[in-house]
Amino acid sequence: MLFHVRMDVAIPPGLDVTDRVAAEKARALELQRAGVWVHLWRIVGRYSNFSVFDVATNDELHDILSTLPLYPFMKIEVTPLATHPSDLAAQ
Ligand SMILES: O=C(O)C[C@H]1C=CC(=O)O1
Repeated sequence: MLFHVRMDVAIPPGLDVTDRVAAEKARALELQRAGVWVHLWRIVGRYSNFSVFDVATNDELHDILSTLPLYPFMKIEVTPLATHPSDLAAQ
């Protein structure tokens, strides 16, 4: 199942999150290598990203997102994706 996910990060001013950001990057790379985090794009001008996750269940996605190191500082919006009948890949 594919999910479009928007993550907006807001770090409280003055908080040192250097280690957390490094841990987040390591986890993001791990999930990409595993084929779970299939797209990761920066939203221009924001500390935000658009991502696509490929997971088996809603619960799996929730577990992944809620254990990201930066999760306590994120606002997350999830949109489930379905196949579009006019998608070339679906012909
Ligand atoms: O930078 C972000 O958008 C937040 C988060 C997502 C991947 C990562 O390395 O950090």
